[in-house]
Amino acid sequence: MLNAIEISPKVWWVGGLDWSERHFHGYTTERGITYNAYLIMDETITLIDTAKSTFTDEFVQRISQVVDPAKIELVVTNHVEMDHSGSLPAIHRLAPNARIVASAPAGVNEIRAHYGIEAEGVKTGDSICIGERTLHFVQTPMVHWPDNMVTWCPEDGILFSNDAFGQHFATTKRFDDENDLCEVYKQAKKYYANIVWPYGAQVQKAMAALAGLDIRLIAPSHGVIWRSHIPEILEKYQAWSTYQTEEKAVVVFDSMWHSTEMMAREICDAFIKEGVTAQLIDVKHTHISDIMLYLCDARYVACGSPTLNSNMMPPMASFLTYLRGLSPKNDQRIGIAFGSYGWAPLGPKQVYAEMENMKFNMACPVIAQQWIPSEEQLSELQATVAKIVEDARA
Ligand SMILES: Cc1cc2nc3c(=O)[nH]c(=O)nc-3n(C[C@H](O)[C@H](O)[C@H](O)COP(=O)(O)O)c2cc1C
Repeated sequence: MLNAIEISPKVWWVGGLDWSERHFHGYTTERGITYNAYLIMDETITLIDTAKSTFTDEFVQRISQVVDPAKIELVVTNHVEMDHSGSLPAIHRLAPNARIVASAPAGVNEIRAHYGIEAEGVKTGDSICIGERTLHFVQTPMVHWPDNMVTWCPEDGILFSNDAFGQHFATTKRFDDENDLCEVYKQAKKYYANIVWPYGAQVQKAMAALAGLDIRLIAPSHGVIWRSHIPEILEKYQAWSTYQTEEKAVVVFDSMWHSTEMMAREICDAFIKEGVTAQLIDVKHTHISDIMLYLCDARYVACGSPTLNSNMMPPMASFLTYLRGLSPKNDQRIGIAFGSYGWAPLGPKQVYAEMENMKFNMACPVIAQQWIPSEEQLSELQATVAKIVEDARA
């Protein structure tokens, strides 16, 4: 087992390493997950967050390497979702007199609803002196639950950011600069796109509340701790939370007999020809949470489905349902809906309606192709995409 790690003098990483988890509420976690918690060995021994309940034993063992868990006097619950609070009842049993604080009122209510435990509420501006250090609380509601908050420790310059700046990444190396940085950024982006994306305005508020702090470590509740690339990850959150797009196109399709696939390939090639970075994605072979990674900063999104029994294909419907939940309601992204049909173009029309409903800026009417597209029809598709790009750049 990986031992507890001192990430800053008297501040220890404890928590759980989940090497094998591959699906986390509908999101593929190909690199596993960490449930980070932090133990501060000050006059008041303090625990920041806990771990998923299935990791209670390993989490308590890690704490025990540093201190007897019965000596914990304060538990800060930044977020009650069970991957962070599942071991709270165990800590409450081991240290029954420890104060438990959570965001007021949502965090307090959620702890009561989940565990029947009474916590103390804290709000933005509240602080608790734990000896040499004073912990300051900043509520960050809806980044991504109503109870979210972060805890700031100015003496160490540590921001205990909970889900913000996290990544699903199980690794024994606890710091950003000890890992393959491309992988860390990829997992941070996948996390943002699948969990935080709808809450840009709330992220902006949280970033404003944290502006000006001399942050030396960002210690999230998932993944690695940021120490060498703090400005970079803040910059990325700034871009993601303001929905900045890049000159990129994502072409997502499903197809039974390859007609819609031919159209998808033509659309993709047309973007490439226009100098737009393009990604072709067969929705039945790519997990929806991976598609989000490509999609969240793409300016152009083209979705195509043939008609199957008067409907779009179920994998496309699943992807669009997922996207609808995550999709911010803005019209910065340009949409194209397309697909083939035999006798009634309902599949492509449904795709168009879904995208319009999500407030995509639809660049053209639905492109519905009866049966197999001819060379001439494919050339027309090329010309349509070229015009869309030209208009977008104008
Ligand atoms: C099982 C099945 C059901 C279909 N149902 C419909 C339908 O309800 N309406 C329609 O217009 N075409 C229907 N089609 C025809 C397809 O939409 C048509 O063959 C189309 O060109 C397929 O596009 P693809 O090559 O991208 O799969 C159906 C085809 C299959 C195989």
